[in-house]
Amino acid sequence: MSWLARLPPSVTVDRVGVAAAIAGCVGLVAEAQRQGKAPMNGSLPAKDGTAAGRVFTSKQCRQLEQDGYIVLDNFLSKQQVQEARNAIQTLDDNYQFRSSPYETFDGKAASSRTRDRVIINRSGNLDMVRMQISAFARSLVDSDFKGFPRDDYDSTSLHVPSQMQVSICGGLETPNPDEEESTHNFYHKHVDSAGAHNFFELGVIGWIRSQHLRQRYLTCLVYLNTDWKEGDGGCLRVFPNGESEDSYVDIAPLGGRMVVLSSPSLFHGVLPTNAQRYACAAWLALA
Ligand SMILES: O=C(O)CCC(=O)C(=O)O
Ligand SMILES: [Fe+2]
Repeated sequence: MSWLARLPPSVTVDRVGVAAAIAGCVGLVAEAQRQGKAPMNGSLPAKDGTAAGRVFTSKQCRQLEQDGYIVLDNFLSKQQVQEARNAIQTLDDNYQFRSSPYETFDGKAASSRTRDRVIINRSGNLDMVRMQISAFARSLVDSDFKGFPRDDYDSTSLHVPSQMQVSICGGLETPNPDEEESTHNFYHKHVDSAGAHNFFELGVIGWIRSQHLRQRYLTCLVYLNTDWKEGDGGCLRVFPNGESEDSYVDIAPLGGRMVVLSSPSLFHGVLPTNAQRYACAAWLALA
């Protein structure tokens, strides 16, 4: 008699079901990876002694652990900011952020969408920003950062996905009020893994597709706004006391500055922006 036949019928059925479910999930994860939706391997570069690769100090570690965020100025040099900004401008000129212009009744070119965010893979000078963030991740792994209270941080599984988000926010004369809020000139208060934890709402496929959101551990926001002035608005507002709005800190999106924050727990948003606001975002994932 085979081992299968010796099992009680109900157990056999369960095992077959579980095996089928696992096979299905493996297939869906492979599909998600193929589409670039799941984070890639996270090989981190060796310590290289550059500004971004320098060791994350113990003081900075304690600050990030306690506050849930940290501001690192001069993360990028002036030249790197300019190069990355030019690269974003080129993406914009090629309509990566909006559909092609159409003629309005007065003959002017208009676009059907306001500028927004776009996820990119490898892209010249923008990949340089991602590499700098990878170097920062290396420095974090080499430091004595212990993670946030009540989480299960494990430095050996921290990695940098191959993708990065770039955004141009605001600066248009007439933002389209019919568009989703993210295409306006601000972002509502949120956490970066929002909406990815409700299995019953997402369903099996939605759950698998949103795996990369659940893996987000640290959000790295790098700003490329040279000559940013107070009246330009667009500050990142962080809420260190959970969802409570009693206290907040506004952080100007100054060129070369990087803000690192806890993706699953630190609420943040972007205040209305009056000038074009350039930013890159990459998520360090735990997987
Ligand atoms: O651009 C920023 O400062 C923040 C963007 C953000 O919060 C997000 O994309 O999730
Ligand atoms: Fe965010």
